[in-house]
Amino acid sequence: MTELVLGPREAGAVDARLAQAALLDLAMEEAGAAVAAAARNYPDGPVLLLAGGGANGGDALVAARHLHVQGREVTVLAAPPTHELARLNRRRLRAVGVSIRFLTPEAVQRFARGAALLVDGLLGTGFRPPLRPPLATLIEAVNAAGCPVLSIDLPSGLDALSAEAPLPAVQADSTVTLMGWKPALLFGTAAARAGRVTLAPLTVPPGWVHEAALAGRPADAEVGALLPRRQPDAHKGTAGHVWVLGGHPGTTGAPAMTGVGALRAGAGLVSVHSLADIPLVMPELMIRRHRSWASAFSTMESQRPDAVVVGMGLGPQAAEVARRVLSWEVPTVLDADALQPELAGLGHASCLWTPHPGEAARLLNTSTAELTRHPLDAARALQQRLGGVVVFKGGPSVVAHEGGLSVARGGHPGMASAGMGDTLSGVLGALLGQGLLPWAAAVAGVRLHARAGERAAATHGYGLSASDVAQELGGAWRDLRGPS
Ligand SMILES: NC(=O)C1=CN([C@@H]2O[C@H](COP(=O)(O)OP(=O)(O)OC[C@H]3O[C@@H](n4cnc5c(N)ncnc54)[C@H](OP(=O)(O)O)[C@@H]3O)[C@@H](O)[C@H]2O)[C@@H](O)CC1
Ligand SMILES: Nc1ncnc2c1ncn2[C@@H]1O[C@H](COP(=O)(O)OP(=O)(O)O)[C@@H](O)[C@H]1O
Repeated sequence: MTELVLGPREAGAVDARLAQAALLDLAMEEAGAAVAAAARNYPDGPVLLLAGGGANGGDALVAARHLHVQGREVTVLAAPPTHELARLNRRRLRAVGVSIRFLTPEAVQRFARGAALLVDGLLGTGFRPPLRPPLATLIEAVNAAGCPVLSIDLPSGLDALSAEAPLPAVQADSTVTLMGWKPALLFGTAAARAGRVTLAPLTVPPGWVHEAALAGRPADAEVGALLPRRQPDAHKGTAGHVWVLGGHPGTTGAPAMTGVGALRAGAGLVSVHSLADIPLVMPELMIRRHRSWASAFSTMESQRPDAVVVGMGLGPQAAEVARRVLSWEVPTVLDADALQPELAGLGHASCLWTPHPGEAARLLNTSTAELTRHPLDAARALQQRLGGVVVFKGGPSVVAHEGGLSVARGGHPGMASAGMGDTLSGVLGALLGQGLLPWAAAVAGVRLHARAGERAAATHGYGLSASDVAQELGGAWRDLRGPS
């Protein structure tokens, strides 16, 4: 018999593969344990676990073992394994005395009848659309099962990177997602398929988390810690003077809404500069009407605000006005009409750009449908094009800066109404004016605005207006920051 002798390079490669396999085994064990723990949130009773052939199915097999050793009745239906660790975890499951049945739609239907919970481990991030027929029938059987469904990593049938939910896809009651938030769990019709999502951070090297799943999703306590804290002897001069530049005959409400948003988010002084008659919706706003932007800028020359918000309802001169404002190099929010392609790259590090999908499509010369299908990619592309910090607005909004992405929590569909973005730009201006860095102002501002929307929706539902949201900003601040 010849003895196999490995040179140092081959031995190194074998060691690296073994280390990788051990890490993946550990990660799958953690994933299965997290799923078993989440299953305990459902009422007692038999659990039906469905395992596909890949590693997502492997997670389900591990979960079945954990539930079984904890004394829970389990039924396991599994496809033939294609992944090495799915194979290994089949053997481990059998070794603790659990039998594995063949996965068919008929078996799903039969065993779901008495189940308290169905665990969906059919397809995870390895799924590549379009769905092949045997899986489509299985997914339809899951959706007809009549018991609660918990999906592993993401509901089977969803493409992890897309906000669209093709049919059929599993409709889950809850999802335990692994390592990081996938775009499908955050946006659009896909997110609606996932139910309540919890994140199980696994012990894996950072490089294993897919780039698209790297977006942060700060909890309210983290956001609250970003909000500025005031000294007891604070006065209006220390709380930031925000200038709002906007309005045009016919679009005079927009800058007024921005001014209100800024006041309600704690700005010490708010001046609204316009060529039009801006409605005095709050007497605390200082309205400055100018004859022309040239004369406005000449009167402004001797002073500088702590932050500027430019663009709301500003009309055809918006790019020119914004260009001038950018030359001041003070913290600036560019919104609405100031979001012009010709300004891309002309900003400075303290610029915050706030496009909604329509404005983003104009900036990137693409379609809104393409951007809303992949909101993380859209936010990243906008940041690369514009520089500074970008808030790509939506339900939910994405904040992008050079170092990463953050997706806001919460908000309410009732916020899809006019003036809501104007209010947000005021909030962002106020936070910049109170000294927050643009990234922190964006992350804190979008969550503050979304939280105010949730509060306003509790009273007004889909009938809520931007003014209702502005009124709730103080309460939202308290919710995030605590009383102080
Ligand atoms: N990465 C990590 O660190 C960790 C990852 N983990 C877990 O791994 C999961 C990813 O596992 P994965 O890559 O094995 O793929 P997975 O989602 O099981 O899908 C493969 C199966 O789907 C099938 N299939 C594919 N397309 C199809 C189609 N169109 N129509 C029908 N079938 C289709 C494909 O069939 P095949 O093409 O081989 O015939 C194969 O059977 C991830 O979501 C997480 O749960 C955790 O364990 C923790 C650590
Ligand atoms: N379904 C939703 N869920 C959460 N927030 C939403 C939703 N719809 C809209 N919003 C928020 O409302 C604002 C709308 O902004 P925008 O479209 O610019 O409004 P406008 O131009 O009327 O001022 C954004 O901040 C967005 O995040």
